[in-house]
This record gives sequence, structure tokens and C-alpha cells, in this order.
Amino acid sequence: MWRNSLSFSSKLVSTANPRNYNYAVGSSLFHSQFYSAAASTTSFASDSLKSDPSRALGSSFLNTTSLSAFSASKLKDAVNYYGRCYFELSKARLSLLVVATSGTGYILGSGSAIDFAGLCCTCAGTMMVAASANTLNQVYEINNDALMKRTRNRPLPSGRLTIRHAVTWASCAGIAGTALLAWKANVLAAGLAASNLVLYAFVYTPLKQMHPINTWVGAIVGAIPPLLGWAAAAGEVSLTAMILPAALYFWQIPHFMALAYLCRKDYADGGFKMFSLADASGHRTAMVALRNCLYLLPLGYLAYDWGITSGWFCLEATILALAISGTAMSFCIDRTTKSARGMFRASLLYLPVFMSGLLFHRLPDNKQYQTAQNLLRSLGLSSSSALPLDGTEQVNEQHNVQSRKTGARGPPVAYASVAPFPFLPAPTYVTH
Ligand SMILES: CC(C)=CCC/C(C)=C/CC/C(C)=C/COP(=O)(O)OP(=O)(O)O
Repeated sequence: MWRNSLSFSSKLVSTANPRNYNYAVGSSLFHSQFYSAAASTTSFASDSLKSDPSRALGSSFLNTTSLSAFSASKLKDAVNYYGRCYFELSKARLSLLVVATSGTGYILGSGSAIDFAGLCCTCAGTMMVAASANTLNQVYEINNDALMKRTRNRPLPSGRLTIRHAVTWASCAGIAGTALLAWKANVLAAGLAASNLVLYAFVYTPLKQMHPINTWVGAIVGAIPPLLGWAAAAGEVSLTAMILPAALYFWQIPHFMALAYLCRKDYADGGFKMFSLADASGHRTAMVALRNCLYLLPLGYLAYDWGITSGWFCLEATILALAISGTAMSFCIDRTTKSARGMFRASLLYLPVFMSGLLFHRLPDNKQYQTAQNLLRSLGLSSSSALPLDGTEQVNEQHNVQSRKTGARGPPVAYASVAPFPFLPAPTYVTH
């Protein structure tokens, strides 16, 4: 199917390109300069020039008589041209958001001292792998993108770049990004990035044309980068690493439900099987969005309870989740473009505010450590072998022992979190 799509796509590029190419860049300064310089200095067929200017660029470089014709300004134009294409192929804004989630995951997974060189390498590696994944997504969807208003001017459907060029770019970026993560972070982070690329480009992307479940698979793809960031910093993933991935997973459902509702005609034209297309009234779409907004409610509390943030974050994240749930509720009641747009805008606000709050109220590592210790002990699991104590923690441990002797209990919130269910007897807070 992948191969069929590629060969079909290349036919589409070669037959439809001249018109699209002229439409896309025909009026640009670059096009006129580049075309005349290349055409006058090489015997290259104008068809191939139109289908991919890079061929003409390469050919002209090989031709010594044409070298002088290529002035610095034309080179600059070519750099701008391809820079723009790579920017669009990479869906740079989306990739930057992915990098932000990965960077936040890195900081949360760091100890009290953040390794800034490691953070930069993790962000750069994530950016490259995300750019590669997004390019492969566009290679696969070239025919569908050509049919949608939102996407028809992308570099491939508009004919500004060939498939081969895009695949080469995706391969270089993907391999370089994964290697950087393996080299400067660890194999776990590199493995998560590479698996996520496969999940996005080879599972989610074909699923978009097959089944509405694609949105949930896409939500997993979006949730992995913060886990990757945590793994890059901590060298492992744990339950406490799951707060931001969980937020991203649940957040994406209302975000994409709103988008799929607002652009449903476009998605139908493109041949995508979005959830909203099989739901003419929009009722189920709105209910799914609301349900997932409500799942965001306990995350602030869990971040506090697991010792990742202070109690302020619990309060702020709960208010934030209530706000986005409110917009989802109004979309449920009044299924109009206006209310769907309201939910979409709220989703755009939610993520940066949630991540900023996480970073702002983040607790130093030893507090997280203490909470993990308490959690394990409360569950009757000895943590001493798995988590050796350092000097500071030994002081805290002595304090805990003292508390045990005096019968002092742990904080009520932490206590509540380890009670199995309200109807079961609560466990003793401190066990040995
Ligand atoms: C490290 C790594 C590999 C990260 C990748 C992260 C990534 C690409 C997340 C995007 C998640 C997602 C479902 C986007 C929508 O794509 P879409 O295909 O629906 O968007 P479109 O309709 O605009 O093409």
C-alpha cells in the first residue's frame, strides 16, 4: 500500500506539477531568476526543472560555464527556497510544540541540577525526528493533501519538491536525530523517538484513511515526546513520569475533535475517516471531547501528590481543566462552529499554561524521592534496596522514623492517594 501510494504520488507530481509549480512559485523572484539562469546555462529539460528545481541547481553546479551565472544572491534564494520547503515539510510549528513537551519532560525528569547541554541535545534530536516523521506523513498523504484547502499548498502537493527529495530529507533528519539522542542522551530516549516516528508515519498516517480510531493512536504519538524527554534526563521512565504524557494524551482528544468538527468538509474531501464525519449531529464528538477534558481534572492533584509539584499546581491545573471542560460542555449543549472554536481556542491555551505551571511549581528532586519512598512503603513494598539513600535523604528518613515513633501521620492527601478504594479498609500509612 505504501509503495502503491508512492508510485501513484510520483505520477501525480510529474503530471500535475508544472501547473502547480507555476502557481506556487511562478510569481516569485526566485523562480524567475533561477529559471532563467538555469535554463540559459544548461541544456536541462524545462520539464525536469519544473518538477524539481534542485536538479537544475545540481546540474548547473556541475557545468563550469554556468558557475559564474550562479551569483551569491541566487544561492541565497535557493537556500531560502529549500529552507521554506523543509520548514513546511517538517510542520515546524507543530514540531516546536513537540520539542517544548520533550524539553519540559527533560526538566521534570532532571534532578535539582539541570544539564543544559543535555537539554539542548534532547531538544535538537527530538526536533529532527519530529521533522522526519512529519515529512514522511506528507509523503504518504500527498494525494489527500492536494484535495484539502488547508493543505493543498504544502511543498509536495503544490509540486515545489519531489517525493525523492522529501524522503531524502526525512531519512537524513530521522537518522541524525536518533543518533544524536543515542549519543548525547541514552538509548532509551533514542528508542522512544524512533518508535514514535514509526507509530506516527507508518501506523497513524495510514489509519487516518481507514478508521476513526486514528485520533486515539495520534494521541499516543503526541504523548510520547515528554516521556522521551524524561527518559533522556533520568535514564528510565516511572509512574511519576506519566503526568505530562497523560495530559498530552487527554488534551489531544478535545483538540483534534474540535479541529475535525471545524474542518469536517475538508477532511471528507481529503478522504480521511475522522470521528466527526460519522457523527452528523456532532453529539458524540462533543461527548468524547468532554469526557477527555474531565480526565484532565485529577492530573494536578496527582502531580502534587506524587511530589512533582507544589500544591499550587494542583489548584491551577484543576482550574485549567475545569475551564477547558466548560468549553467542551458548551460545545455539548450548543453544537455550533462558534462553540467548537471556543473549545479549540481553550485547547490552544491549556497546554502552554499547564506546562508552564508544571515547570514553575516543580519540586526539587529529593522531595519527589521522598514521596516515592512513602508511596512504596505505604504499599508495603520495601524501597531500601531499589532506592539507596544519600546524606540529605538519611536526615529525612530519620525524621520519618521519628514521626513513626510519635505516631505522626503523613499528609492527608498522600494518605488518601494510597487507600485502595474508599470502601476498603485504609492501609496503615507507614509500614516497615
Ligand atoms: C519524536 C517524534 C517522532 C515526535 C513526533 C510527534 C508528532 C509528529 C506529533 C504529532 C501528533 C499528531 C497526531 C499530529 C496530527 O497529524 P496530522 O497528520 O493529523 O496533521 P495534518 O492533517 O496537518 O497532516
